[in-house]
Amino acid sequence: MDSVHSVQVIAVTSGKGGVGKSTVAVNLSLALAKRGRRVVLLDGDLGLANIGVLLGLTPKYTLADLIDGRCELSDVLLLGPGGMRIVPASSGNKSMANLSPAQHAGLIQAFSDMADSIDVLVIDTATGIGESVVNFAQASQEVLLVVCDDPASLADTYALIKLLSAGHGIHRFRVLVNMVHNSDEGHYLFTKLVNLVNRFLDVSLHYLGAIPYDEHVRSAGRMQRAVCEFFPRSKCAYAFNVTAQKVDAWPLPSNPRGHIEFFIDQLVSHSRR
Ligand SMILES: Nc1ncnc2c1ncn2[C@@H]1O[C@H](COP(=O)(O)OP(=O)(O)OP(=O)(O)O)[C@@H](O)[C@H]1O
Repeated sequence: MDSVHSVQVIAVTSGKGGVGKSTVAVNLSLALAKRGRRVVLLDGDLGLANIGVLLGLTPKYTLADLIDGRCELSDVLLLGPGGMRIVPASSGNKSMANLSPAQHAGLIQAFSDMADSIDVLVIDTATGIGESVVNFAQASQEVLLVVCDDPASLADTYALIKLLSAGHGIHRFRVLVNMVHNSDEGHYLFTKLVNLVNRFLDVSLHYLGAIPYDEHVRSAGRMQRAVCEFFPRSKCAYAFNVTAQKVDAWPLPSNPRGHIEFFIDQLVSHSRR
């Protein structure tokens, strides 16, 4: 473990599909990049190649090619808007469970070599309570839950929190409410979630904020662009900038948990269990 540079690792996840998890991962990354952070966005949505589609990028290589030694990390990285870099992981981290010691070491070394050029690693995980979501959440410093005003979203978020806390020792979560129609809705929904969770689970939830429902997100999506890039003056882009400002103020871990090698190491070992 060579690097001493701390990297903020944020797993963006959600209990239910369609709540805007990938939209949040992409636009939060872009808003952080615009603030001068060196951001890498890892597409952890197994098999879907979500980020590439959202941003109209066609990856030549994925993380699987790196693991199998077919390319270098620099070949895998795609340059996205605002200078952020993207790691497409379309064939999934399933193969991480079966890495040989040499592949394991090679992966850590590959990320370690570029650790000094990353400030924030954002992971767009899969949706729900799958194994890969648990692995990414366990290896990250921050778990950001995206929820929206839909009973199924709240119920599935509760199930995810229960799984991650009771089964995997994660007790702190950040919550971002997406697609709100007024400024009170975010707080209202967050309070609802807190009331639900506090009755049965020993966790702390922290309100990060709310992103308004905004047709610009869909218009940008149809053009395979991020709303913060294509409509930088939209209310949604404004909300992402405010959110990024708050994320920027989160404390950086100074212990080994803050090192990128630690993240990869944790990811690989959790995947093996
Ligand atoms: N704030 C918003 N306002 C309006 N539309 C939004 C907003 N956020 C996301 N959307 C739209 O909702 C849809 C689902 O978004 P997205 O693909 O980001 O969700 P997801 O949770 O990642 O879904 P999945 O789990 O299926 O990958 C997309 O059409 C997207 O454009």
